[in-house]
Amino acid sequence: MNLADIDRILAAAPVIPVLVVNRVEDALPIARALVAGGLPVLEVTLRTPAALDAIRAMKEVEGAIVGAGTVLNPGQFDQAVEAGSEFVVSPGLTETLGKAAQDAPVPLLPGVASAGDIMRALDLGYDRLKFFPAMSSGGLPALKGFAAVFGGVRFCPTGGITLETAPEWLALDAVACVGGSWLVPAGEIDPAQITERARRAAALRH
Ligand SMILES: O=C(O)C(=O)C[C@H](O)[C@H](O)COP(=O)(O)O
Repeated sequence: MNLADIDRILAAAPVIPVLVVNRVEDALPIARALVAGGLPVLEVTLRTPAALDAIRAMKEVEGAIVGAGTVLNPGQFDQAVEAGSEFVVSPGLTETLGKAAQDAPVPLLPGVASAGDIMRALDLGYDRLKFFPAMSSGGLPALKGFAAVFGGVRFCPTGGITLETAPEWLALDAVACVGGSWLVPAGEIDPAQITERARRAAALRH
């Protein structure tokens, strides 16, 4: 794992859009609209059959840093890397996934929701972590508790965060950036609206 890589990615924007791409033809317009609005880091969840092709398509967009989300096991990790993902995000962390990703060419941002999860992540060599699902796992008070105990760890909280609540997370030193699906809601793709939402998110303090 290359820590410099994951830090560069987490520092590239205050918000990582978490994307569910249902039709591969939507991939380019979504990526262009987000990058145009100032959000270059894109997390494409492997929750749809179109996801891997969407990653391949989005990589064509200049300035985009495209990664895979909802990666659950080493097989999916390898598929994500083969599709050209520059980073991989998992909702939780297993020993098999953590070990498989240790020597991989791209960084893994594993999910944690408890102190025990964080300790297991640290044992496996990961200290850049997704706090997921952030709101229902205790929200800001929980993250403040983790930050007090795990000094060197940086988090990307995701799950239940909105444009309105993102600033209070981003104000914490332990928070590198936040993730959210609000940038591209389910339904019709409207590039102008996506760019406008991205602009507002990109303007948040980082
Ligand atoms: O699949 C994953 O790995 C996820 O990250 C799950 C959710 O898509 C995000 O947690 C976004 O959550 P919301 O912004 O609350 O919609």
